[in-house]
This record gives sequence, structure tokens and C-alpha cells, in this order.
Amino acid sequence: MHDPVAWPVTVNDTTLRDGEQTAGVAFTDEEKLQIARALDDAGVPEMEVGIAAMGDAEVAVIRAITRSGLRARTMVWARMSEIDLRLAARCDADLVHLAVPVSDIQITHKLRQGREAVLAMVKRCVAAARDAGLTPSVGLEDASRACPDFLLRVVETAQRAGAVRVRYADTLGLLDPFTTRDRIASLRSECDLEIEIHAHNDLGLATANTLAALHAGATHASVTVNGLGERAGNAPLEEVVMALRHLYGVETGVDTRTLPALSQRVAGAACRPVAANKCIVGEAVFSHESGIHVDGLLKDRRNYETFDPAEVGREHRLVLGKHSGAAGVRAACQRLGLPLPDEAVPLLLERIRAHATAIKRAPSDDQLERLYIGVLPLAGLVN
Ligand SMILES: CC(=O)SCCNC(=O)CCNC(=O)[C@H](O)C(C)(C)COP(=O)(O)OP(=O)(O)OC[C@H]1O[C@@H](n2cnc3c(N)ncnc32)[C@H](O)[C@@H]1OP(=O)(O)O
Ligand SMILES: O=C(O)CCC(=O)C(=O)O
Repeated sequence: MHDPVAWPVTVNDTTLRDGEQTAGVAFTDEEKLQIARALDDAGVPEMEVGIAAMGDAEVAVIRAITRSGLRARTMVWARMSEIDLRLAARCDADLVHLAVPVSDIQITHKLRQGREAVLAMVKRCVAAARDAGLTPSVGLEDASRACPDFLLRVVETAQRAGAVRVRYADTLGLLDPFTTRDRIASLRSECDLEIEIHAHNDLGLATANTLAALHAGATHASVTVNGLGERAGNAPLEEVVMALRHLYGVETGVDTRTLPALSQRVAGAACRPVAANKCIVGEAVFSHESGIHVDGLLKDRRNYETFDPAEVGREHRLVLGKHSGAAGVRAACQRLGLPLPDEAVPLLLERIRAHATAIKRAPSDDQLERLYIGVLPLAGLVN
């Protein structure tokens, strides 16, 4: 185990906000409620449940979630504006998250404002949230492309105005873990607020960057089920939770046995099937075919086990195919009660390889039995 992350880590699941922003994804109200309940049942401690500025219908479903007696803390997303703040205030969420671009590119070319205007917005809106009795968190959109000195000024302004948290967003997924670690360590040394890392996966580094940020002192991590989210998505809940446990011995409170069901629920509601090889929750990630691996697993599971699949309510599956070896074939025949003399093993293996190459799947039990019956006469074992 490497250096432990020395402080409590809170995962903030944003499947219902950034996850739903995935192009083409739209949850019904009932699906949003069910996902919120399932996340809560799984022990997810915090969730970002929606965007109040989308209007009355969204405010209504956000309120239905925040008033449904969840154990999890809830967060509602808003732009850094009084109008959004008023709508967010109607949502009864535990945290109101006020987000503002902090990179010059976005300040100039999206907001069409200047840095001073951003600082003024933060001061005004965060203070207004406080005055309204809300608990404000501040989103630093595009933080990874921001001028570090200006970023700090925004953070200081947010802290002085009463924010409890800043969210460092790698909006375009441009960071690597080394830079993330440096950036968050520097922020950590300059402010006392909670720091949430919000990593996107455009270069496939969202989980790595999230872990690097937690190493460097971030207290919260934005995650989504299956990594759903804008473009290539966010850091997947299942990856961050399992990596924290297995790399650093850090528990997040999430019951990891619920992860596959959560994954299926979100994949179904999002109409985004999970790839078979998606780590932790993919259908095939505990299946083994290669002869050397199967032999090793049969001798002692620790030979080829990253973690016990039972942790996520699953088990190893041994399948036969083009890469099988004798141990795997013997085990499969034994499981089916088919006595397999040594001289028949190479013949059966040959048939299995040909079969798997032709149909590009493992043989079913029936198919294996037929292949088995076919080789016995060749091995001189039946007439
Ligand atoms: C990086 C992120 O994920 S940020 C979250 C993004 N999520 C979404 O956009 C999903 C939900 N969005 C929506 O429903 C709509 O875009 C709404 C309701 C928020 C706004 O809708 P509209 O008023 O029709 O504006 P539209 O979407 O065309 O443009 C966004 C406006 O917000 C402004 N804006 C964008 N981000 C921010 C911000 N963080 N703070 C303040 N203003 C902002 C833009 O400059 C633009 O303003 P302009 O029209 O004066 O130029
Ligand atoms: O809330 C924020 O500030 C982050 C918004 C976001 O989703 C992003 O920047 O990728």
C-alpha cells in the first residue's frame, strides 16, 4: 500500500447533474428519484442532484429528491448569478454550488467579462447565499487553464464571502496526475476551505487525477456512476471508491457490493450500455480464459486476483476458448461431471480452439459436452 490519503474523503456523486449533461441523456423524474435513492442506499455521502436554472420542472424534481429523507447531503448547481441563486434557494439542498469560469479564455470569450467582474460576482453571490441562510460552495470552472494567481484571488474572495468549499474543475480533462498533485497541493497550502476535485476524462485520466488531488489535500471528489458526464465523462464512482480502498486503505462509506446494480440502473436510464471490459462493473472483468491464468487461479486465486470480486458482489468466471490450456479444460469437464482421460485433453483443446475461433464465443455447456463426446472415439476411448 502506498502513502495513505491522510484525511477523510467524501465522494460527491454528480450523476444527476454532470452525468445527465451527457449529450443525449435525459432522465425522467422517476428515474432521477430512483437513482438518488439507489445512491443513498449504497451509502454515497453526497450527491449533486441537478440545475435549478433549468426551470420549474427541474426545481420540482430536485425538491422531491432533497425532501425525500436521504441520508446523503445534497447539492444543487447554479451559475454565479442572483437569478440562479434565487432558483437554487427553492431547492432545499444542503449545499448551493455557485460556479463561475476562472480561465481568461472563458471569462473573455464566454462570459464576455473581465477578471474584476468575476471577483465582484463571487463576492456578491456568495455573500447573498450566506445572507439567505444557504451553505455556498464555489465552482471554479476551467480552473486547470486559469492563471494560478487569479485562481487564488477567486478562492480568497470566496472564502472571505463565506464559501465552505471550492471545486477545482478540470473542465476539459487536460491535466495529468503530476500537475494535478502540484496544483491542488498549492491550493491546499493557500486556503482552509474544503477542496473538491472535478476531473473529466477526455484523456482517460479522470480517476488518476482524482486520486492525485486527494493525495495532495483535496477533501471531496466529484464522481459519476459509470463515469457518465460531459463528452468522455467524469471520474467513475466505482473506480474512485475501489482505488481508494485498494491503493490507500481509505473507505468512502459506499457499500461496494451495490456497485454493479447501480451501474446497471444508470446505464439503463441513460441508455448508455456499459462496455464488457469496463473495470469493476463490466460484464467480462472477472472472466478468465487464458490457460496460464486459469491454471494459476485454480491453484490459488491470489495468483491473478486484483481484489476479491465478492467485494462487488461478483465472482470469477472461467471460460473456455482459443487460449485455454489443459487445466481449464479439465476443470470445465469436472464441473459438468464428464470424466476426461489425459489422452483426450489435447484433442478436446483443439476442438475448443477451433469452435471458439469459428463462433467467437466460449462454448456453452451443451456445446462443450458435444465437443467432448466427439473426441472420445478419436482418443480410442469409446467405439
Ligand atoms: C462546465 C459545466 O458543466 S457548466 C454546467 C452546464 N450545464 C448546462 O448548461 C445544462 C443546463 N443548462 C440550461 O438549462 C441552460 O443553458 C440555462 C438554463 C442554464 C441557461 O439557459 P439560457 O439562459 O437560455 O442561456 P444559454 O444556455 O444559451 O447561455 C448560457 C448563458 O449563461 C452564461 N454563463 C455561463 N456560465 C456561467 C456562469 N458560471 N456564471 C454566470 N453566467 C454564466 C453565459 O455567458 C450565457 O450568458 P449570455 O446569454 O448572457 O451570453
Ligand atoms: O461546478 C463546477 O464548477 C464544475 C462544472 C463542471 O462540470 C466542469 O467544469 O466540468
